[in-house]
Amino acid sequence: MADKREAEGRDDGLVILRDTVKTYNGRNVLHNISLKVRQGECIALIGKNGSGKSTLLRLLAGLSRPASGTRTVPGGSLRIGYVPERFPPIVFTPWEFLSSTAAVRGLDKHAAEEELNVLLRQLDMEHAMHVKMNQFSKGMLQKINLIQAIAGKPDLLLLDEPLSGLDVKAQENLLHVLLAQKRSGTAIVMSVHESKLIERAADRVLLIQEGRIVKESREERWQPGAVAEVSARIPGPEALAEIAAHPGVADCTPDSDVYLLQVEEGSIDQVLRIILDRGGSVLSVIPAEGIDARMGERLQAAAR
Ligand SMILES: Nc1ncnc2c1ncn2[C@@H]1O[C@H](COP(=O)(O)OP(=O)(O)OP(=O)(O)O)[C@@H](O)[C@H]1O
Repeated sequence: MADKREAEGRDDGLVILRDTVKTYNGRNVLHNISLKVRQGECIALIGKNGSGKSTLLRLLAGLSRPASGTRTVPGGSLRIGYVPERFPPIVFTPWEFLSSTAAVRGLDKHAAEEELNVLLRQLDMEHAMHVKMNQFSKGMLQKINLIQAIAGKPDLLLLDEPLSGLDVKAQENLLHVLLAQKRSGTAIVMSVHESKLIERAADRVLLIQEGRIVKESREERWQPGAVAEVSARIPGPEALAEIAAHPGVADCTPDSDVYLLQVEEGSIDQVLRIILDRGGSVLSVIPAEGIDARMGERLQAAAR
């Protein structure tokens, strides 16, 4: 699809790096990197420590300037959410910090507060929203780091090791949040070490070695958050609303007296449980085919 748009000259991308070189203390740490990030795609950057992933994210964010080459934003402006690798334990509460960053970004106060409440709930941080962040653990700080970037539905999310410090449940919750962002058109570029996130979210994986993109994988069958089709009877509008709003449900279409749900692989158990708990019945589950999970593992092995 993206290639067809490109052939027709309609695909300018959100942000484009051309032959960019980044230098620190006279040493090239990125060499002639060219990369186009398109709307709604998710790119995973993998590679050893020190290979240049964070530097590349900072260049894409426009936080650092290349020594040579160009960074262009064809649309003129871009709303960017950036999650740095480390987030300082500041003395504000999450609510004070997040509502003021939303105000600085010019987000509508009421809509921003509603969205922040949802994100705090999704990442299980509601209980700590009025606690000063200098008392937070690494994982708690990371969740606030993520929420500040995601709030306001940016065009481009740049995530530096987003799963860092998160427990298993928080990782799963974050994955759902990211897939929902992606479905709404947000592009994501993330540096990752965990194959789970790559397999379930990434459309492209770039292997970085010593400041160069040395390998790129792209596989049509390797769909983001590959979906399974669930056919179910759902009793009543309340149950329907709850199921349709589940972050793992990509689509919910009526088909005579049943509903066809497109459900992310990782959410199937949860969604089926909700349907049954609400008195509904499941008629069939057709699994997604051909997630090439081994591709992520192969590239991870190459990165080591
Ligand atoms: N501010 C800086 N000053 C000098 N050198 C830097 C600076 N930032 C990064 N570097 C160097 O640039 C290279 C790439 O670093 P970068 O942080 O981008 O790697 P990375 O792939 O993100 O590593 P990690 O997986 O450990 O986060 C490294 O050699 C690093 O030492």
